[in-house]
Amino acid sequence: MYSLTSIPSATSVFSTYTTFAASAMVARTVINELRTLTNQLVPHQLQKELFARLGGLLWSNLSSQMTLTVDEYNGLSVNEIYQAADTYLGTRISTLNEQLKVSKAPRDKKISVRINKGEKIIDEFEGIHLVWEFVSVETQKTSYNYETCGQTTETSEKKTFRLGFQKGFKEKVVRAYLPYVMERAKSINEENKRVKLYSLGGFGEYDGGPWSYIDFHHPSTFETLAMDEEVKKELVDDLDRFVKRKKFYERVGKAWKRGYLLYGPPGTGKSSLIAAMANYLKFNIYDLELTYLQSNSELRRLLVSTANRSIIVIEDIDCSVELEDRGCGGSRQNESQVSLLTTRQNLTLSGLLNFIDGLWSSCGDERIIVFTTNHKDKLDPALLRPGRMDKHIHMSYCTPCGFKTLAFNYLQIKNHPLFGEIEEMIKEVEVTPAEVAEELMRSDDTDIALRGLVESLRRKNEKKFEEQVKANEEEKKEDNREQSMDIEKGQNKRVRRSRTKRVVRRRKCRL
Ligand SMILES: Nc1ncnc2c1ncn2[C@@H]1O[C@H](COP(=O)(O)OP(=O)(O)OP(=O)(O)O)[C@@H](O)[C@H]1O
Ligand SMILES: [Mg+2]
Repeated sequence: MYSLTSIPSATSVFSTYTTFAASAMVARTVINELRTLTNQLVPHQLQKELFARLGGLLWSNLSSQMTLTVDEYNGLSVNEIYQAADTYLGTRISTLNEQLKVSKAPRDKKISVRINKGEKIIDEFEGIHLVWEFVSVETQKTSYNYETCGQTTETSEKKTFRLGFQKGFKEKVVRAYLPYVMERAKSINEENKRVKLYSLGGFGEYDGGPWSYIDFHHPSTFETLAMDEEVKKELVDDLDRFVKRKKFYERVGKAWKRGYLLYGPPGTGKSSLIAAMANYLKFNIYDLELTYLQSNSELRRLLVSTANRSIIVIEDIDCSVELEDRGCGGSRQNESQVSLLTTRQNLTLSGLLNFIDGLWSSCGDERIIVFTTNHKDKLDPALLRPGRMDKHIHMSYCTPCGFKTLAFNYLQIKNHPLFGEIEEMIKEVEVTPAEVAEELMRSDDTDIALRGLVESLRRKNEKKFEEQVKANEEEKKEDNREQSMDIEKGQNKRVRRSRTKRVVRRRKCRL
C-alpha cells in the first residue's frame, strides 16, 4: 500500500516518461544507424546473431536483473561451481517444482533428486532473492568415422545453471553466496561420502596410485563401542577439535596431523575403534601392512600417495618392527639402528618415524595415523616418546559399563534381573568385549543369552581360581626349595667352620 506522500506528482511522472521516451528514441536511432552500416558490411546470418546479442546486452543494461551462467565444463575441466550448485540445489527443491529427475549409482547410499530441464529453484540469501534455472541443450556433432567409412553422429548435452538476481547484489553473490553454496555442497558430499578402505593386497579397485580400495562397511560407531565413557568422550572431543583446527595448525607452524596409539589385549576393540573413527569423520582408511614393504623409499612412496582426510593404520606395530643388534657387541642400539624382523634391512623403524615427523608432515593435510599393539611394553621408546603419538588410548578388558553398552547393542535391553550379578562378576574376571559379544550373540532370547554369559563368566572365574591356587602352590614349592637350599648352605658353612677350628687347634698343638 502506498501512503499519500509516496504517490508521485503528475509533473514527475511526465518528466520520467519524457526521459524514458527520449532514451528509447536515442537507442532506436543508434540501432538503425548500426543496422544500415552493418547491412553494407556484414552478411545477413551474422547480422542476426549480432543484433540478438546486442539486444540482450541492451536489455540487461536497461533491466535491474542480471544472470550468471554456470556451465558444467570450463573448457575441458569440470566446473566446481556447477557441481556444487547441482548438489546444493538438490536440497532446495520445493513443492513448486514439478519436473524432477531421480538417480542412484550402484554404490550410492541415497537416491539423488535433481531438477529437470527448465525447472526453477527460488533461494534466499541474506535478503537477496535468487532464481536458479537448469538449462540443458542437446547438440549433435557429425564426423567421419574411419573404421566404418561413414558419417557418425554424436549427441551431447550441454548443461548449464542460470542464476538470476538483482544487479546491485552482484558483488555479494559472487563473494558470499557462491562460496556459501560451495561450502554447503562440500558438507552435503561429506555426509553422503562412502568411506573407502585402501590396502596393499591388490584385491580391490585402483584409482591411479599404488593402493587398491574397497568400500568400507564396518558398522562400528562410537555408540556401539564398549569402552570407558570418559575416554570415549575425550577422544570424540579431540577428533572434533582436530578437524576444526586448520587455522590453528597454520598459526603454530605445525603439520595438520594427529597420532594415536591404541593398546590393549586382543579383542578389546582396537580395530573397532579405528572403524568408529573413520565412520565418524568420514575419513578413508589406509591399512599399511609393513610386511609388504621392502625399504624406506617404498614406505615414503606409499605414504605420499595417501589422500588428505584419511587415517593411516599400522596394526600390531610390535610384530612389524623389532630392535635388532647390529655391530656394537650385541648391545641395544639407538633408533636409527632399528630394523624389521625379516631380512628387509632397508625398512627401518627410524625410517618410519622420520617420515611421520618430517617429510610426510610437509605434504597433505588432515591426516591421522594410528598404531595398534597388544604389548605397549615391548615397543621401542622412540615410538612412545612424548610428541610422537599425540594420544595413548588404553583399550581395557570389559567393564560393567562396557557390558551395558554391549547388552544394548546385541539384545536391545537396558536392564535385566541378571545385570547385577553379571556386573559384579565382570569386576572380578578379565573378559574381553569380544568374548562378551560372542556370548550375547548366541541367542535372540535375552534370558538364554544372559544366562550363557553368566555361565561363561563363572567358568572363567573358576579357571582363574584354579590358576591362582596352582600359582600359590608353585610359589610355596619355590619358597620351600629356597629354604632347603639355605639350610643346606648353612649346614655346609657350619661344617666348614668346625673343620677350620680343628685345623687351627692342631697347629697350636704343634707349636
Ligand atoms: N570395545 C568393544 N566394543 C564393542 N565391540 C567390541 C569391542 N571390542 C571387541 N568387540 C567385538 O569383538 C570383535 C573383535 O574386536 P577387535 O577386532 O576390534 O579387537 P582388537 O582389539 O582389534 O583385537 P586384536 O588385538 O586381536 O586385533 C569386534 O568385531 C567386535 O564385535
Ligand atoms: Mg585388531
